[in-house]
Amino acid sequence: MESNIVWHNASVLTEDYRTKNGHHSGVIWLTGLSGSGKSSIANLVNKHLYEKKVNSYLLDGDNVRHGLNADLGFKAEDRKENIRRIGEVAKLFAESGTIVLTAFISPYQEDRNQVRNILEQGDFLEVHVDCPLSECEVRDPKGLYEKARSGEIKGFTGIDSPYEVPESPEIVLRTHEFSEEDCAAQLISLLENKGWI
Ligand SMILES: Nc1ncnc2c1ncn2[C@@H]1O[C@H](COP(=O)(O)OS(=O)(=O)O)[C@@H](OP(=O)(O)O)[C@H]1O
Ligand SMILES: Nc1ncnc2c1ncn2[C@@H]1O[C@H](COP(=O)(O)OP(=O)(O)O)[C@@H](O)[C@H]1O
Repeated sequence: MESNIVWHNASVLTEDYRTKNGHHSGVIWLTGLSGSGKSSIANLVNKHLYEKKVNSYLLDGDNVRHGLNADLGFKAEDRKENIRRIGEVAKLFAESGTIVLTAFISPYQEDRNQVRNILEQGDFLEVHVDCPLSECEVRDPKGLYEKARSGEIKGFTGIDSPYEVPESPEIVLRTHEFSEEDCAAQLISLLENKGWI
């Protein structure tokens, strides 16, 4: 696309924000089936970071699909655009020195890779929130699997729309084997081991 946009060199750099904040910044990308536990874990980790005075923020369906992406549905191309926009927003947060958590199904590996590729190497952590479909269906926190099984909702992830299991995530959280608190602690340990906090 032709463009007459001129980029300005920033006078405050990402490294300056990081130095001021005293911690690294980047994107913690949780991906998994509906009901796998993305929101629950992301909220616990975000609370922990907040209490440690780390600059963090959580992007999830509540603040994105009702606002920025209110025009998008659940067809493959809509999901792709959903993830692309969220990736761009997450990148801005990371550049501002924030650790941003995202909690979206993000079912396609290509779309997740695209977000990884717009970030600096090492600034994107793919977190597979892993839970068998059968267990997600038992949990059914929003009653959506029941509607998907009865045909009331079409194209539901895991039922009649695909979920591509992450090929090489930085971490896998097995939410049918460990508690929410244990899974959050596993993710926090990863942040510590990587020197993010
Ligand atoms: N067809 C279909 N498939 C999957 N999910 C559906 C669908 N329709 C509505 N919902 C509800 O929307 C939540 C998923 O939105 P996401 O933005 O995370 O989806 S995606 O990343 O664009 O695939 C998902 O919530 P989570 O439970 O937070 O994952 C559902 O509550
Ligand atoms: N280890 C676990 N991690 C996360 N959630 C869990 C775990 N075990 C049980 N749950 C329950 O599973 C449900 C997951 O819902 P939610 O966090 O909204 O998932 P998602 O955001 O992936 O749709 C919650 O009711 C939560 O209490």
